[in-house]
Amino acid sequence: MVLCPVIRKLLHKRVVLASASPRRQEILRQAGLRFEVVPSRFKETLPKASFPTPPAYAVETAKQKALEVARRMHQKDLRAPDVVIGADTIVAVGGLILEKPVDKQDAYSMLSRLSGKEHSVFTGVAIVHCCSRDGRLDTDVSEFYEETRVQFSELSEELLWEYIDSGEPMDKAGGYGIQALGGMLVEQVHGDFLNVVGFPLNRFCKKLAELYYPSGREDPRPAQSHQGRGGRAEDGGERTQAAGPEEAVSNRTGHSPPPFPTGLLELVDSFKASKALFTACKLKVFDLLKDGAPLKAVDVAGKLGTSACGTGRLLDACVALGFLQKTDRGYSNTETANLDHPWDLSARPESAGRDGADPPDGALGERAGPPNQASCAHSEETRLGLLRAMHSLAKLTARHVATAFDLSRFASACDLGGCTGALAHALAREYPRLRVTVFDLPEVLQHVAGFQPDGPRTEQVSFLPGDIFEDSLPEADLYVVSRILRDWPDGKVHELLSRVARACKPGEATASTSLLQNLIFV
Ligand SMILES: Cc1cn([C@H]2C[C@H](O)[C@@H](COP(=O)(O)OP(=O)(O)OP(=O)(O)O)O2)c(=O)[nH]c1=O
Repeated sequence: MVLCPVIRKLLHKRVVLASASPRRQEILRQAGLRFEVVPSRFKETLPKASFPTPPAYAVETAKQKALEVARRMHQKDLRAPDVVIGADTIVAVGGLILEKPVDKQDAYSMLSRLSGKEHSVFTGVAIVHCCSRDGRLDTDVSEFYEETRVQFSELSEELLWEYIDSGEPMDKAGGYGIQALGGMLVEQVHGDFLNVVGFPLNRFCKKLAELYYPSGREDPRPAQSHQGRGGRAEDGGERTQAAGPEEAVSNRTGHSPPPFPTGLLELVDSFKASKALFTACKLKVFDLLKDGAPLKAVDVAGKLGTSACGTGRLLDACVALGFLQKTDRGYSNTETANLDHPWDLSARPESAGRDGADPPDGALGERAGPPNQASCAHSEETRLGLLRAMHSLAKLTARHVATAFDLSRFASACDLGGCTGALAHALAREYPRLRVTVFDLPEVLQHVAGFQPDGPRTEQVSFLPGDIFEDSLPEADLYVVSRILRDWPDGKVHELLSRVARACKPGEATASTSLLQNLIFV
């Protein structure tokens, strides 16, 4: 859903975000904007002293980031996108501009400067409308900035170093991330929170409204009528050329161009994106870059024994996908890549293929077909690869699943086909009085020991071998059916759910509602 009509205005344009920042991508994606990500290669080295104010520096940097991408894309295809968005976030304290720290010592000096004081976070934004004519690129830049004031608590040395050692400060202006652990350092915020995180969404929408609705009149028509009537001539000539490049293009050609097929291209490109991710996982790129200093492509290639040119391309693809970030010092992992679990995702497709078995269809690492059949067809090594992949995926979402429902009234749960117990352990962590039984095939359970976490809650989870279609289901107040129903045809799903329904305790509610209350599907 796209709430903001101005964002809707951009849906039919080819929009590029000239930023590798995962936060910016997230904010704009959640606002419903559809865009490609092409991180800017503009070096953030403008002479700060030559700018009258810190925000002037941020705006100019944002503009140069966007223009670099527009020019590069135009040069490559002789066709620039319709709109390129660039942004730059800085922290300003006592007239000093703080960008991303270069190392831990730099993060320390930034954070100790911010301790106990108020500072300003400025994000400069440039919206560059592009038009390629006769092989020439015309650009029309609109820019603005937003200020948010942030008050920090007094930070002890111990807290400072603990925070720095978490690794969070390194890719963030001022050396902190208000949206994560860094939120603990903040006493008060005056202004737009998203501006601190990297993108002032509210001002951005206002700016778009200024550009697209200069008379102050918001477009009252629903999105359908925009598309159906084929363009902006519908605006009845009320707008002048100042109404923005969209109208200018429309007037020139007499008809609006067909909508950019973003959705279709996303589908086509998603294959390439996952292929890049798998390849990087398989080569252990993220393991190599974890917790270490940034590495240049040539050094990564040297360590992996791969070609420098191909490695450079792979690393750039990972930057565009938000898994790596690139600075002058080289490539390093983003927060997403540093999550310590997802990289076994690559295990499944390769190993299944090697066995000659059909690669499981369905999403990454999910069990394809009934587990007993699938697992019989695979060798031990392949099965272990599958388990790793399933474990990795389950861990990514387990906590979110466990907290999506209030399960505190249940004393026992049974995770049917619960595999390595990733979800079971998340449930145990969230609900200290819940005992969880993982019910899965013996050949699956014989491998699970290596996947168990250490910690006090592990005794809440137990494993019971059995076949969910053949054996009696363990008694439980709650049955969890996660990521397995899609593996079977309707008849089998019906059979399994009927078995679960028979096993469910009626409880205080009627039989039908108690089934709903006692079964979660994920
Ligand atoms: C202050 C603060 C900054 N940040 C981030 C936002 C930006 O991503 C980053 C500032 O660096 P930027 O140079 O603005 O952006 P970037 O290097 O991440 O991406 P690109 O240059 O490709 O656009 O700091 C937070 O995530 N949280 C915070 O609390």
